[in-house]
Amino acid sequence: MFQDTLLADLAVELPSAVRLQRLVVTLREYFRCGAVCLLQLKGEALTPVAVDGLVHEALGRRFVIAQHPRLAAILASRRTVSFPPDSTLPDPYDGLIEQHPGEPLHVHDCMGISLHEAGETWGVLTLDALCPGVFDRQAEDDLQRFTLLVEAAVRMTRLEQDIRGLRLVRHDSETPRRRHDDGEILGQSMLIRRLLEELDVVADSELPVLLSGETGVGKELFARRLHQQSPRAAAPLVHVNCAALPESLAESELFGHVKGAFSGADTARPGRFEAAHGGTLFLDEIGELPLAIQAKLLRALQNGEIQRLGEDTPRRVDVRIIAATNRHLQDGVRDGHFRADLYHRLSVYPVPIPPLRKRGSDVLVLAGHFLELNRARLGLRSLRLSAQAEATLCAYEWPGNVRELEHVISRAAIKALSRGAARHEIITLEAELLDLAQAPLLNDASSQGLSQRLSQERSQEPTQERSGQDNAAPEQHRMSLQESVTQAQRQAIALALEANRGNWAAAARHLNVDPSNLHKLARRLGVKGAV
Ligand SMILES: Nc1ncnc2c1ncn2[C@@H]1O[C@H](COP(=O)(O)OP(=O)(O)OP(=O)(O)O)[C@@H](O)[C@H]1O
Repeated sequence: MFQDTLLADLAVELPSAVRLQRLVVTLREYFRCGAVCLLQLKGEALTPVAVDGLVHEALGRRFVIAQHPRLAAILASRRTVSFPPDSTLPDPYDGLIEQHPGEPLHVHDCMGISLHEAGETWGVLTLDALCPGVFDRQAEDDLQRFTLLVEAAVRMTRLEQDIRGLRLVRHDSETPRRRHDDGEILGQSMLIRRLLEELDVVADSELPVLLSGETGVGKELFARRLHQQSPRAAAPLVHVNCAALPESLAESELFGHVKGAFSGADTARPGRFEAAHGGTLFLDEIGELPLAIQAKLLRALQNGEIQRLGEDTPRRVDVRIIAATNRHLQDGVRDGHFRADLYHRLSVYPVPIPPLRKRGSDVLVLAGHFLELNRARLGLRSLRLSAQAEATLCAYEWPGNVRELEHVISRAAIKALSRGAARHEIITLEAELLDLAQAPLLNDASSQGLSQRLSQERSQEPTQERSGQDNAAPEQHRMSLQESVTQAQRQAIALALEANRGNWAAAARHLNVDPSNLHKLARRLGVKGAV
């Protein structure tokens, strides 16, 4: 039955994320265990690519092998590696099991196996059972046998990706480009997946790209990705922050100068355009560029030539431009701060980057990433979010986007330590540590409710995002502190009930509250009977 399902899946065309997700769900059913995780080796770390039975934010974690001896042991062997219930090696999923979030994985069975593809180590598959004795000799042998099918599914997804890569470079004889992973863009939402696909197509062209979006949405990260996926990847990517260029120095910074061009110009110096020759020039905060420099930039773009300050002969440069802005450049054009001709030249391919509040549960995936970074940086055993903290993160408006989330998690981790949390215990960040209670939250209509959003995304059904309504500006209103707390409480309860299939006692355990208090609170909030 199990092999039949896997073999049937191998025969049909499926998006890779769906293929691998179905694989882990099928494995979890077969082995009747608490969690299954498929992790891909990327550099020094293992990246979860499909999980079943772990909390959602686990997808954003990156497990550095040197910090996780169980994963290192699995990687080092070609056979099933089992860890007995009394193993003293720390478990990478401590506190991340969906059925018992925040609880240490004390007595449990764990096994895993390394996976190989095209003669190289591809990653690992791990299985955790919450009771000891589930993984017997037979289970170990089964896992060993099934590895061939798992590796075949992995190979299918690799082939599908390669075919996509070949389509992108079909006009020349290059082999598919190597994907770099520094500055990985995290996110599972349809909005981000579609955006990345679009970026990979436009990366291949020579078109100038204008990235726009609120502060902290990741414009620099997207610019780097565009460059890395472009035929210019081996040449430099030169970053210029236009807001930090004083008008008096902007021209020589961009175009260079000859010796003696101005007082202090003791030697000739090439500018950023020449430094980016053959590669990409990333003009960040382009809206801040002084008008006088805009005219010179326009000439450089029109003619493909620049002139060093103090030099008569122009120099040819071969540079692709990516510009970024967190303002509406058209407003600048309207009020005379930005040249219309330059705007049209830069915005040949405009790419709006969605704010974090429109990316559904990506906020949890990103939170997982920042939790793991802080866990490693602070030398902690495990760092995770309480259910209420998750709900609070999902309900918050994020005016500072991903950068703000990064800071919120780092601050909360340090606060937890300063309040006496022990490094060797599982540290659960509660909602109040996130310091968001007084900040604006999305209202119910636009945040949809966390549990509804999570289940929409999991079921792969058309979401609001896909239906295109995401472009409408979310309706927001300022909530009082009391309203914000009430909303976060409602969402936490709904989430806990969903995670525990409507079982109130289990939901109370999940939320770490007394069951009778949970009933009372739910009645007061009007949740009881409504969910
Ligand atoms: N999807 C993402 N995955 C992982 N990290 C992200 C993502 N988006 C943003 N970040 C991180 O968030 C931080 C802010 O991103 P970045 O500096 O690229 O934003 P920005 O849009 O350029 O902001 P600004 O307009 O203020 O310059 C960085 O640390 C970046 O690595």
